[in-house]
Amino acid sequence: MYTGKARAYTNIALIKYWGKKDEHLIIPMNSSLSLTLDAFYTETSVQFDENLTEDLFVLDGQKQDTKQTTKISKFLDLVRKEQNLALFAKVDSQNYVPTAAGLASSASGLAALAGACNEALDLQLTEIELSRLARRGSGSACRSIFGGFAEWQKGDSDQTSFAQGIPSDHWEDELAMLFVLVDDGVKDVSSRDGMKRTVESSSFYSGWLETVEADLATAKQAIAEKDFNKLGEVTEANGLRMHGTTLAAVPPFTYWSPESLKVMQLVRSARQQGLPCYFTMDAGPNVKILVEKKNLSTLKNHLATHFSKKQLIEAYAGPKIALIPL
Ligand SMILES: O=C(O)C[C@@](O)(CF)CCOP(=O)(O)OP(=O)(O)O
Repeated sequence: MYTGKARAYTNIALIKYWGKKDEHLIIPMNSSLSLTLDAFYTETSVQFDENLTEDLFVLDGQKQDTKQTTKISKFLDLVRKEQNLALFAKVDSQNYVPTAAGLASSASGLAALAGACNEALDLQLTEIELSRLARRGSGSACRSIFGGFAEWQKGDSDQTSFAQGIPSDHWEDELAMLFVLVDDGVKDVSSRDGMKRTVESSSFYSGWLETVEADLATAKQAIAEKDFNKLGEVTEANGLRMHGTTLAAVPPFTYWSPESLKVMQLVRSARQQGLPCYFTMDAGPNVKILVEKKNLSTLKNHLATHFSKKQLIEAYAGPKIALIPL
């Protein structure tokens, strides 16, 4: 029996990964950049056991159905093949996210699974090799191997597509992200399905590809210069461009709800009143607001009359993946 356990934190893209060049290997169309956060993480253990007759996936204490287990089994097959291992495994993932549903990202879960397998089978992977393995589980997971700012260089093959940490002189410790949970309960298109439909059918997608690499360069320059407004402006613009592509998909779709638009408006009004803050969104209606730590309470007050305390979750820069001794 081989066992391992790891904890990985979720990350929020400031420059988005949106579209795959290769679905099977999960090679992206463009490079991306994220901030790992401390508020949400997943602890995953894996147990390769000769007594098991099939893979078992337990998430937050619930045995998962075939669909979810198959996604995990596909990932385990990668590791089994590489190690010439014929054992089934039990994967046990626990998401540590605030009560609000829909915040647990697959990024932290799959990154933690990669780390747990690395430990269980003593693969002795480097961080880059671990990032490459996590990427095969879920693209954004490759960024959660690192703490703080991470850049996923798109590459053009399994070997060359991985993330690395961005030197930032710990500037990320001066930043914060305020999650506004506008759970409208509407079942969204998953990020995987959303980007597939967009790449295949959106006439706006070429515009995305024409601008995203320049956005990435601007974001990296902003980090080097510790220029908050420059980072915030490119984060907000890049997120809007990504979401813009979905409106021209066939059939068109959007992740934005009326509540999402309300938050965007409140962020703009806060800025007009001299409070630097910028929003970004992913595959759901919740809005994430990038703000300097020193301005976080002022921002929360600005939103307090519109949203309950439960809907406002603050997060700070988070650490890299950690092994958990069993
Ligand atoms: O995180 C970002 O860069 C932007 C997004 O969150 C925007 F929604 C996409 C994340 O996609 P993911 O869940 O990693 O897809 P997978 O590779 O199909 O598993």
